[in-house]
Amino acid sequence: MQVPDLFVSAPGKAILHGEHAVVHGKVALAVSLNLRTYLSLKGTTAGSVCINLPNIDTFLSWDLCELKRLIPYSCGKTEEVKRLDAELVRKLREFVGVTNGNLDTCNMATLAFLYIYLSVFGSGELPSLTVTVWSELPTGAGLGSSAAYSVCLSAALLCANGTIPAALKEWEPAARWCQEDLELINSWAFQGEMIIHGNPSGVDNAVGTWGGMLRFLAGKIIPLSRVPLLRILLTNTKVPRSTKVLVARVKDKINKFPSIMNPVLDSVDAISCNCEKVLSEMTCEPITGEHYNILEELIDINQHHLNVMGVGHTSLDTLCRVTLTKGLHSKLTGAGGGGCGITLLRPETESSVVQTTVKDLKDCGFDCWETSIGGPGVQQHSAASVKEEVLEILKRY
Ligand SMILES: Nc1ncnc2c1ncn2[C@@H]1O[C@H](COP(=O)(O)OP(=O)(O)OP(=O)(O)O)[C@@H](O)[C@H]1O
Ligand SMILES: C[C@@](O)(CCO)CC(=O)[O-]
Ligand SMILES: [Mg+2]
Repeated sequence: MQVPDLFVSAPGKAILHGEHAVVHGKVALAVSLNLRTYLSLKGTTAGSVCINLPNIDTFLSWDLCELKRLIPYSCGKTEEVKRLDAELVRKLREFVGVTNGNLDTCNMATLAFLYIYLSVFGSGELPSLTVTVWSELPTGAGLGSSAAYSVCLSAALLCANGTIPAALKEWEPAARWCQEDLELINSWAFQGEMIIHGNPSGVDNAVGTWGGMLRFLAGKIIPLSRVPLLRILLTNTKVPRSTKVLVARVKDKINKFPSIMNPVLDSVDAISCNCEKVLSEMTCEPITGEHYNILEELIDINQHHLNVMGVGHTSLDTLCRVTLTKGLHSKLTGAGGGGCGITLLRPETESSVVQTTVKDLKDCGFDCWETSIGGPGVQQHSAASVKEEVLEILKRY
Protein backbone atom coordinates (compact mmCIF):
# COMPACT_ATOMS: atom_id res chain seq x y z
CA MET A 1 0.00 0.00 0.00
CA GLN A 2 1.48 3.33 -1.12
CA VAL A 3 0.44 6.40 0.87
CA PRO A 4 0.56 10.02 -0.40
CA ASP A 5 3.24 12.45 0.80
CA LEU A 6 1.97 15.21 3.07
CA PHE A 7 2.92 18.04 5.41
CA VAL A 8 0.91 19.05 8.47
CA SER A 9 1.47 21.41 11.40
CA ALA A 10 -0.20 22.15 14.74
CA PRO A 11 0.32 24.97 17.27
CA GLY A 12 1.52 24.87 20.86
CA LYS A 13 -0.53 26.47 23.59
CA ALA A 14 -0.38 28.57 26.72
CA ILE A 15 -2.88 28.08 29.52
CA LEU A 16 -4.01 31.43 30.94
CA HIS A 17 -5.84 29.81 33.87
CA GLY A 18 -7.01 26.35 34.91
CA GLU A 19 -4.04 23.99 34.46
CA HIS A 20 -4.37 20.94 36.72
CA ALA A 21 -7.83 22.02 37.93
CA VAL A 22 -9.07 21.19 34.40
CA VAL A 23 -8.04 17.54 34.90
CA HIS A 24 -10.53 17.52 37.81
CA GLY A 25 -13.47 18.92 35.85
CA LYS A 26 -12.86 22.68 36.28
CA VAL A 27 -12.76 25.41 33.62
CA ALA A 28 -9.53 26.23 31.77
CA LEU A 29 -8.80 29.11 29.41
CA ALA A 30 -6.14 28.32 26.86
CA VAL A 31 -4.77 29.96 23.76
CA SER A 32 -2.73 28.76 20.81
CA LEU A 33 0.74 30.14 20.17
CA ASN A 34 2.42 31.09 16.93
CA LEU A 35 4.99 28.39 17.58
CA ARG A 36 4.24 25.15 15.73
CA THR A 37 5.15 21.50 15.34
CA TYR A 38 5.61 20.32 11.74
CA LEU A 39 5.33 16.79 10.37
CA SER A 40 6.28 15.37 7.01
CA LEU A 41 4.97 11.96 5.94
CA LYS A 42 6.46 10.21 2.92
CA GLY A 43 5.31 6.96 1.36
CA THR A 44 8.26 4.63 0.68
CA THR A 45 8.87 1.24 -0.92
CA ALA A 46 11.41 0.06 1.66
CA GLY A 47 8.95 -2.22 3.47
CA SER A 48 9.63 -0.37 6.72
CA VAL A 49 8.37 2.37 9.01
CA CYS A 50 10.89 5.08 9.96
CA ILE A 51 10.36 7.84 12.48
CA ASN A 52 12.75 10.79 12.76
CA LEU A 53 12.35 13.04 15.80
CA PRO A 54 15.34 15.41 15.69
CA ASN A 55 14.14 17.51 18.68
CA ILE A 56 14.62 14.50 20.95
CA ASP A 57 17.44 12.83 19.03
CA THR A 58 15.34 9.81 18.15
CA PHE A 59 15.69 8.02 14.79
CA LEU A 60 14.07 4.59 14.58
CA SER A 61 13.05 2.13 11.93
CA TRP A 62 11.10 -1.14 11.97
CA ASP A 63 10.41 -3.80 9.37
CA LEU A 64 6.74 -4.07 8.43
CA CYS A 65 6.84 -7.82 9.32
CA GLU A 66 7.90 -6.96 12.90
CA LEU A 67 5.04 -4.47 13.21
CA LYS A 68 2.43 -6.83 11.71
CA ARG A 69 2.85 -9.10 14.72
CA LEU A 70 1.66 -6.27 16.97
CA ILE A 71 -1.60 -5.52 15.16
CA PRO A 72 -4.45 -5.60 17.69
CA TYR A 73 -7.02 -8.39 17.18
CA SER A 74 -9.95 -6.08 17.79
CA CYS A 75 -9.01 -3.29 15.39
CA GLY A 76 -12.29 -1.43 14.87
CA LYS A 77 -13.16 1.39 12.52
CA THR A 78 -10.85 4.39 12.75
CA GLU A 79 -13.95 6.61 12.66
CA GLU A 80 -14.80 5.32 16.11
CA VAL A 81 -12.26 6.10 18.79
CA LYS A 82 -12.51 3.72 21.68
CA ARG A 83 -10.89 3.81 25.08
CA LEU A 84 -7.15 3.22 25.07
CA ASP A 85 -6.49 -0.42 24.08
CA ALA A 86 -4.60 -1.60 27.18
CA GLU A 87 -3.49 -4.81 25.48
CA LEU A 88 -1.91 -2.92 22.56
CA VAL A 89 -0.19 -0.54 25.01
CA ARG A 90 1.20 -3.55 26.93
CA LYS A 91 2.49 -5.20 23.73
CA LEU A 92 4.05 -1.94 22.55
CA ARG A 93 5.78 -1.35 25.87
CA GLU A 94 7.32 -4.80 25.62
CA PHE A 95 8.25 -4.23 21.95
CA VAL A 96 9.84 -0.83 22.64
CA GLY A 97 11.58 -2.20 25.74
CA VAL A 98 9.90 -0.05 28.40
CA THR A 99 10.58 -1.59 31.79
CA ASN A 100 9.14 -0.61 35.19
CA GLY A 101 7.03 2.11 33.60
CA ASN A 102 10.22 4.00 32.71
CA LEU A 103 8.70 6.36 30.19
CA ASP A 104 11.48 8.60 28.99
CA THR A 105 11.09 11.20 26.25
CA CYS A 106 11.99 8.82 23.43
CA ASN A 107 9.87 5.91 24.69
CA MET A 108 6.77 8.05 25.13
CA ALA A 109 7.06 9.61 21.66
CA THR A 110 7.67 6.17 20.10
CA LEU A 111 4.76 4.54 21.93
CA ALA A 112 2.37 7.32 20.92
CA PHE A 113 3.44 7.05 17.27
CA LEU A 114 3.23 3.25 17.09
CA TYR A 115 -0.10 3.19 18.94
CA ILE A 116 -1.75 5.61 16.49
CA TYR A 117 -0.07 4.05 13.41
CA LEU A 118 -1.13 0.49 14.30
CA SER A 119 -4.63 1.48 15.39
CA VAL A 120 -5.28 3.54 12.25
CA PHE A 121 -3.82 1.05 9.73
CA GLY A 122 -4.27 -2.20 11.70
CA SER A 123 -7.49 -3.32 10.00
CA GLY A 124 -5.89 -3.16 6.51
CA GLU A 125 -2.44 -3.37 5.00
CA LEU A 126 0.39 -1.63 6.90
CA PRO A 127 2.02 0.99 4.64
CA SER A 128 5.76 1.57 4.28
CA LEU A 129 6.47 5.19 5.26
CA THR A 130 8.81 7.71 6.85
CA VAL A 131 7.53 10.28 9.34
CA THR A 132 9.65 13.25 10.43
CA VAL A 133 8.50 15.64 13.15
CA TRP A 134 10.24 18.87 14.06
CA SER A 135 8.98 21.56 16.44
CA GLU A 136 9.59 25.22 17.19
CA LEU A 137 8.29 24.45 20.70
CA PRO A 138 10.59 23.48 23.54
CA THR A 139 9.91 19.82 24.40
CA GLY A 140 8.41 19.10 27.81
CA ALA A 141 8.27 22.73 28.92
CA GLY A 142 4.56 23.44 29.38
CA LEU A 143 3.73 24.76 25.90
CA GLY A 144 1.79 21.70 24.77
CA SER A 145 4.57 20.03 22.77
CA SER A 146 3.11 16.58 23.43
CA ALA A 147 -0.32 17.65 22.21
CA ALA A 148 1.02 19.37 19.07
CA TYR A 149 2.99 16.16 18.36
CA SER A 150 -0.07 13.95 18.87
CA VAL A 151 -2.32 16.22 16.79
CA CYS A 152 0.18 16.18 13.87
CA LEU A 153 0.51 12.38 14.05
CA SER A 154 -3.21 11.87 14.18
CA ALA A 155 -3.99 14.27 11.28
CA ALA A 156 -1.23 12.87 9.06
CA LEU A 157 -1.96 9.18 9.68
CA LEU A 158 -5.76 9.54 9.36
CA CYS A 159 -5.25 11.45 6.13
CA ALA A 160 -2.68 8.96 4.75
CA ASN A 161 -5.13 6.16 5.55
CA GLY A 162 -8.01 7.93 3.78
CA THR A 163 -10.19 8.02 6.92
CA ILE A 164 -10.27 11.80 6.44
CA PRO A 165 -9.77 13.44 3.02
CA ALA A 166 -6.84 15.70 2.21
CA ALA A 167 -7.71 19.21 3.42
CA LEU A 168 -5.60 20.80 0.71
CA LYS A 169 -7.06 21.55 -2.71
CA GLU A 170 -4.70 21.93 -5.65
CA TRP A 171 -2.79 25.28 -5.59
CA GLU A 172 -3.78 26.05 -2.01
CA PRO A 173 -0.81 26.84 0.23
CA ALA A 174 -2.44 25.62 3.47
CA ALA A 175 -5.89 24.42 4.48
CA ARG A 176 -7.84 23.21 7.50
CA TRP A 177 -10.15 20.22 7.79
CA CYS A 178 -13.94 20.44 8.31
CA GLN A 179 -15.40 20.30 11.82
CA GLU A 180 -16.20 16.56 11.67
CA ASP A 181 -12.65 15.68 10.56
CA LEU A 182 -11.19 17.96 13.25
CA GLU A 183 -13.21 16.11 15.87
CA LEU A 184 -11.75 12.80 14.71
CA ILE A 185 -8.21 14.23 14.63
CA ASN A 186 -8.75 15.58 18.15
CA SER A 187 -9.98 12.27 19.53
CA TRP A 188 -7.04 10.29 18.12
CA ALA A 189 -4.66 12.99 19.40
CA PHE A 190 -6.24 12.50 22.82
CA GLN A 191 -5.20 8.83 22.64
CA GLY A 192 -1.62 9.96 21.98
CA GLU A 193 -1.85 12.31 24.96
CA MET A 194 -3.15 9.47 27.14
CA ILE A 195 -0.03 7.49 26.31
CA ILE A 196 2.36 10.39 26.92
CA HIS A 197 0.57 11.86 29.92
CA GLY A 198 -1.48 9.25 31.73
CA ASN A 199 -4.53 11.34 32.58
CA PRO A 200 -4.93 14.30 30.22
CA SER A 201 -7.93 16.62 30.35
CA GLY A 202 -7.86 17.08 26.57
CA VAL A 203 -7.41 20.87 26.69
CA ASP A 204 -3.97 20.81 25.04
CA ASN A 205 -4.97 18.64 22.07
CA ALA A 206 -8.15 20.75 21.65
CA VAL A 207 -6.04 23.91 21.26
CA GLY A 208 -3.64 22.08 18.92
CA THR A 209 -6.63 21.01 16.80
CA TRP A 210 -8.77 24.17 16.76
CA GLY A 211 -6.29 26.96 17.60
CA GLY A 212 -7.41 30.39 18.89
CA MET A 213 -8.61 30.91 22.45
CA LEU A 214 -10.76 28.22 24.05
CA ARG A 215 -12.80 27.71 27.17
CA PHE A 216 -12.53 24.04 28.11
CA LEU A 217 -14.72 22.28 30.66
CA ALA A 218 -15.00 18.50 31.06
CA GLY A 219 -14.30 17.79 27.40
CA LYS A 220 -16.61 20.58 26.19
CA ILE A 221 -14.77 23.05 23.98
CA ILE A 222 -16.08 26.58 23.47
CA PRO A 223 -14.06 28.79 21.11
CA LEU A 224 -13.88 32.40 22.36
CA SER A 225 -14.11 34.43 19.22
CA ARG A 226 -14.20 37.88 20.85
CA VAL A 227 -10.99 38.32 22.81
CA PRO A 228 -8.76 41.36 23.20
CA LEU A 229 -5.26 41.32 21.78
CA LEU A 230 -3.03 40.36 24.71
CA ARG A 231 0.73 40.93 24.84
CA ILE A 232 2.43 38.04 26.55
CA LEU A 233 6.03 37.36 27.47
CA LEU A 234 6.95 33.68 27.50
CA THR A 235 9.80 32.50 29.70
CA ASN A 236 11.31 29.03 29.65
CA THR A 237 13.10 28.36 32.93
CA LYS A 238 14.65 25.33 31.17
CA VAL A 239 14.03 23.25 34.27
CA PRO A 240 12.95 19.85 32.87
CA ARG A 241 9.75 18.27 34.15
CA SER A 242 7.18 15.73 33.14
CA THR A 243 3.49 16.53 32.83
CA LYS A 244 2.66 12.91 33.66
CA VAL A 245 4.52 13.08 36.99
CA LEU A 246 3.06 16.47 37.96
CA VAL A 247 -0.52 15.50 37.10
CA ALA A 248 -0.12 12.35 39.23
CA ARG A 249 1.35 14.43 42.09
CA VAL A 250 -1.68 16.75 42.17
CA LYS A 251 -4.06 13.78 42.13
CA ASP A 252 -2.27 12.24 45.13
CA LYS A 253 -2.56 15.51 47.02
CA ILE A 254 -6.28 15.80 46.31
CA ASN A 255 -6.80 12.20 47.47
CA LYS A 256 -4.80 12.85 50.62
CA PHE A 257 -6.39 16.19 51.55
CA PRO A 258 -9.74 16.40 49.72
CA SER A 259 -11.32 18.97 52.02
CA ILE A 260 -8.26 21.21 51.68
CA MET A 261 -7.57 20.81 47.97
CA ASN A 262 -11.11 20.83 46.56
CA PRO A 263 -11.72 24.47 47.60
CA VAL A 264 -8.43 25.37 45.85
CA LEU A 265 -9.70 23.76 42.63
CA ASP A 266 -13.02 25.60 43.01
CA SER A 267 -11.14 28.85 43.45
CA VAL A 268 -9.12 28.21 40.26
CA ASP A 269 -12.41 27.54 38.47
CA ALA A 270 -13.71 30.92 39.67
CA ILE A 271 -10.48 32.59 38.51
CA SER A 272 -10.94 31.19 34.98
CA CYS A 273 -14.58 32.36 34.92
CA ASN A 274 -13.64 35.83 36.21
CA CYS A 275 -10.85 36.11 33.67
CA GLU A 276 -13.21 35.10 30.85
CA LYS A 277 -15.69 37.77 31.98
CA VAL A 278 -13.03 40.50 32.07
CA LEU A 279 -11.68 39.48 28.63
CA SER A 280 -15.17 39.64 27.20
CA GLU A 281 -15.81 43.07 28.79
CA MET A 282 -12.57 44.28 27.23
CA THR A 283 -13.98 43.56 23.77
CA CYS A 284 -17.21 45.47 24.22
CA GLU A 285 -16.24 48.50 26.31
CA PRO A 286 -13.18 50.78 26.33
CA ILE A 287 -10.21 48.94 27.87
CA THR A 288 -9.17 50.55 31.16
CA GLY A 289 -6.30 50.15 33.57
CA GLU A 290 -8.74 48.47 35.96
CA HIS A 291 -9.26 45.59 33.49
CA TYR A 292 -5.51 44.97 33.52
CA ASN A 293 -5.35 45.34 37.32
CA ILE A 294 -7.89 42.54 37.67
CA LEU A 295 -6.11 40.31 35.14
CA GLU A 296 -2.87 40.83 37.08
CA GLU A 297 -4.45 40.02 40.44
CA LEU A 298 -5.98 36.85 39.00
CA ILE A 299 -2.54 35.80 37.75
CA ASP A 300 -1.03 36.33 41.22
CA ILE A 301 -3.79 34.43 43.03
CA ASN A 302 -3.61 31.51 40.59
CA GLN A 303 0.17 31.29 40.90
CA HIS A 304 -0.24 30.96 44.69
CA HIS A 305 -2.83 28.22 44.18
CA LEU A 306 -0.51 26.33 41.84
CA ASN A 307 2.17 26.49 44.54
CA VAL A 308 -0.35 25.07 47.01
CA MET A 309 -1.03 22.21 44.56
CA GLY A 310 2.70 21.42 44.68
CA VAL A 311 3.54 22.27 41.07
CA GLY A 312 5.63 25.39 41.68
CA HIS A 313 9.42 25.54 41.46
CA THR A 314 12.11 27.92 42.70
CA SER A 315 12.86 28.88 39.09
CA LEU A 316 9.21 29.95 38.69
CA ASP A 317 9.42 31.93 41.96
CA THR A 318 12.44 33.70 40.45
CA LEU A 319 10.46 34.49 37.29
CA CYS A 320 7.63 36.03 39.35
CA ARG A 321 10.03 38.01 41.55
CA VAL A 322 12.13 39.38 38.66
CA THR A 323 9.10 40.46 36.63
CA LEU A 324 7.40 42.02 39.68
CA THR A 325 10.38 44.35 40.16
CA LYS A 326 9.28 45.81 36.79
CA GLY A 327 5.62 45.88 37.87
CA LEU A 328 4.77 42.83 35.74
CA HIS A 329 2.80 39.77 36.86
CA SER A 330 3.62 36.16 35.98
CA LYS A 331 2.39 32.64 36.54
CA LEU A 332 3.49 29.20 35.40
CA THR A 333 1.73 27.80 32.36
CA GLY A 334 1.06 24.14 31.62
CA ALA A 335 2.02 21.52 34.16
CA GLY A 336 4.58 23.61 36.09
CA GLY A 337 7.41 22.11 38.16
CA GLY A 338 9.79 24.24 36.04
CA GLY A 339 9.14 24.66 32.33
CA CYS A 340 7.49 27.85 31.12
CA GLY A 341 5.73 30.84 32.64
CA ILE A 342 3.70 33.66 31.12
CA THR A 343 3.96 37.35 31.97
CA LEU A 344 1.17 39.74 31.06
CA LEU A 345 2.37 42.94 29.40
CA ARG A 346 0.09 45.96 29.63
CA PRO A 347 -0.58 47.97 26.44
CA GLU A 348 1.38 50.85 27.95
CA THR A 349 4.36 48.67 28.98
CA GLU A 350 7.22 50.37 27.16
CA SER A 351 9.50 48.31 24.96
CA SER A 352 12.50 49.46 27.06
CA VAL A 353 10.86 47.84 30.12
CA VAL A 354 10.25 44.66 28.14
CA GLN A 355 13.84 44.65 26.96
CA THR A 356 15.34 45.07 30.45
CA THR A 357 12.97 42.42 31.84
CA VAL A 358 14.04 40.01 29.09
CA LYS A 359 17.68 40.77 29.85
CA ASP A 360 17.21 40.18 33.60
CA LEU A 361 15.44 36.87 32.90
CA LYS A 362 18.16 35.79 30.48
CA ASP A 363 20.72 36.63 33.17
CA CYS A 364 18.92 34.05 35.35
CA GLY A 365 19.67 31.47 32.64
CA PHE A 366 16.15 31.53 31.19
CA ASP A 367 15.00 31.81 27.56
CA CYS A 368 12.54 34.63 27.10
CA TRP A 369 10.59 36.05 24.17
CA GLU A 370 7.51 38.19 23.48
CA THR A 371 5.06 36.12 21.49
CA SER A 372 1.90 36.56 19.54
CA ILE A 373 -1.02 34.31 20.33
CA GLY A 374 -3.90 32.80 18.39
CA GLY A 375 -2.11 30.71 15.75
CA PRO A 376 -4.41 28.56 13.55
CA GLY A 377 -5.16 24.99 14.59
CA VAL A 378 -3.95 21.90 12.72
CA GLN A 379 -3.33 22.54 9.02
CA GLN A 380 -2.22 20.68 5.95
CA HIS A 381 0.47 22.47 3.93
CA SER A 382 1.80 22.35 0.42
CA ALA A 383 5.60 21.90 0.48
CA ALA A 384 5.94 25.44 -0.90
CA SER A 385 4.03 26.93 2.04
CA VAL A 386 6.22 25.38 4.75
CA LYS A 387 8.78 27.91 6.02
CA GLU A 388 12.08 27.37 4.23
CA GLU A 389 14.11 26.71 7.38
CA VAL A 390 11.54 24.13 8.58
CA LEU A 391 11.37 22.43 5.18
CA GLU A 392 15.13 22.18 5.13
CA ILE A 393 15.10 20.30 8.47
CA LEU A 394 12.23 18.01 7.45
CA LYS A 395 13.89 17.17 4.13
CA ARG A 396 17.16 16.21 5.82
CA TYR A 397 15.70 12.82 6.78
N1 LIG B 1 8.89 17.54 18.78
C1 LIG B 1 8.72 16.39 19.41
N2 LIG B 1 9.27 15.25 18.92
C2 LIG B 1 9.10 14.09 19.56
N3 LIG B 1 8.44 13.93 20.72
C3 LIG B 1 7.89 15.01 21.26
C4 LIG B 1 7.99 16.29 20.65
N4 LIG B 1 7.37 17.17 21.43
C5 LIG B 1 6.88 16.48 22.49
N5 LIG B 1 7.19 15.18 22.39
C6 LIG B 1 6.82 14.12 23.36
O1 LIG B 1 6.08 14.74 24.41
C7 LIG B 1 6.77 14.63 25.67
C8 LIG B 1 6.63 15.91 26.47
O2 LIG B 1 5.31 15.99 26.90
P1 LIG B 1 4.87 16.75 28.22
O3 LIG B 1 3.39 16.67 28.25
O4 LIG B 1 5.62 16.22 29.40
O5 LIG B 1 5.35 18.24 27.98
P2 LIG B 1 4.64 19.45 27.20
O6 LIG B 1 3.54 18.89 26.37
O7 LIG B 1 5.70 20.20 26.46
O8 LIG B 1 4.09 20.35 28.38
P3 LIG B 1 2.56 20.55 28.89
O9 LIG B 1 1.89 19.21 28.78
O10 LIG B 1 2.71 20.99 30.32
O11 LIG B 1 1.99 21.60 28.02
C9 LIG B 1 8.20 14.34 25.30
O12 LIG B 1 8.84 13.61 26.35
C10 LIG B 1 8.06 13.52 24.02
O13 LIG B 1 7.78 12.17 24.34
C1 LIG C 1 -1.48 20.13 33.70
C2 LIG C 1 -2.53 20.10 32.62
O1 LIG C 1 -3.73 20.67 33.15
C3 LIG C 1 -2.15 21.01 31.46
C4 LIG C 1 -0.87 20.66 30.77
O2 LIG C 1 -0.66 21.56 29.71
C5 LIG C 1 -2.76 18.69 32.18
C6 LIG C 1 -4.01 18.50 31.33
O3 LIG C 1 -4.90 19.33 31.33
O4 LIG C 1 -4.08 17.44 30.68
MG1 LIG D 1 1.94 17.77 27.29
